[in-house]
Amino acid sequence: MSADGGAIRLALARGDFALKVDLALPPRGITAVFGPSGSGKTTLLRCVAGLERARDALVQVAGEVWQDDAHGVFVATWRRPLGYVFQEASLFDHLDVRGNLHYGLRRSGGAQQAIALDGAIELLGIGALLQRRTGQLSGGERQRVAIARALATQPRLLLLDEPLASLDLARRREIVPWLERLRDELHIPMLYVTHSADEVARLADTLVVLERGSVAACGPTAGVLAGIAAPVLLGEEAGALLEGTVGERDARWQLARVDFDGGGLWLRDSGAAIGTALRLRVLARDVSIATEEPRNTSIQNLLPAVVRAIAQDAHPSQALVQLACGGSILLSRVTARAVDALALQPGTPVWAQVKSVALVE
Ligand SMILES: Nc1ncnc2c1ncn2[C@@H]1O[C@H](COP(=O)(O)OP(=O)(O)OP(=O)(O)O)[C@@H](O)[C@H]1O
Repeated sequence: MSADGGAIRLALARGDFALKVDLALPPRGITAVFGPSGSGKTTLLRCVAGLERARDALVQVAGEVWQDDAHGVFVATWRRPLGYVFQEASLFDHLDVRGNLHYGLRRSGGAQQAIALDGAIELLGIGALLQRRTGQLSGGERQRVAIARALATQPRLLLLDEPLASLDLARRREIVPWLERLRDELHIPMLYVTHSADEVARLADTLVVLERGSVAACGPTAGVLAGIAAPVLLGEEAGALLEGTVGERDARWQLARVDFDGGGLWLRDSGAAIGTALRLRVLARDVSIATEEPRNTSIQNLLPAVVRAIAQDAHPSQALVQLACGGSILLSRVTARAVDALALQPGTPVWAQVKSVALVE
């Protein structure tokens, strides 16, 4: 992570809850803040915005200091160039979409502001909605308007607090490609709070896992997901994220093989052409381990691997095994008894049997 985007160092005590984080913010891309309910995700965002007063804080974004308690600096929220998008888009119902976008912009904003507004309308694809009353928008459209409104103010940082949580699955599917577009085209960092491992896998460049107010893991998403400390927190969602390309399509059985650094995995053919880059998720619970090459098995995906590390899972009967498979990492959840019976230890060569692979979409 580069320090160019900024730095966030915060401490806050509230009853029996304490937040203590020290993060470098990458200059662009989505940093997902993931963690169980009550772990402090919203509090972290509110402190960055200055809506809550952390102590011993240093909040620095794009070269500007917003808070530095060591030097008595605290910039008020309204003077911090940030956009904040909440779970429910708080639009004004008495204004149309255009009125909502203009609300809060300076009358004397000039050409730069007009360019930012036009850019936000284009980026979120809401040009056709400008005359609509907000009551005539779907939940997904409301969120796109809320994000565009935040971007029109030319923020140096975008804070998104569970922006998809109040939407049903169909609306979430509709808005995710727009979020991917923000991730790929915006040149500012975004802090994105979510409960959803799917959103993390799909959207996040960087992942921060919070647990009881502290950073349990932090780094590039695939690396954090492949660690064996954070998966305990990710529970049933623990699994690896693999980057690969479609290498072969089997028309007869409607399967496609995605090649990654470590082998190939067959999955349902989604129609993607050979050579298409894809992200795959392989959940730890869908990977089992054999110490000899399995024969006559229904499992189609067998990969040679080497045990890298073993950790006890949340329940003592379960273990998480980290497997090196070429240059990639897979996770496997097995019973602690199986680890003992197979005498697994770091360095043991094994076969990973992958029962199910999901395309990240
Ligand atoms: N206004 C408040 N006054 C007192 N305690 C609060 C307040 N808001 C949150 N808390 C407490 O602070 C802790 C962190 O809450 P926070 O809302 O930041 O967690 P979160 O990870 O965002 O949770 P969720 O995923 O449920 O939104 C929790 O213990 C919560 O009960």
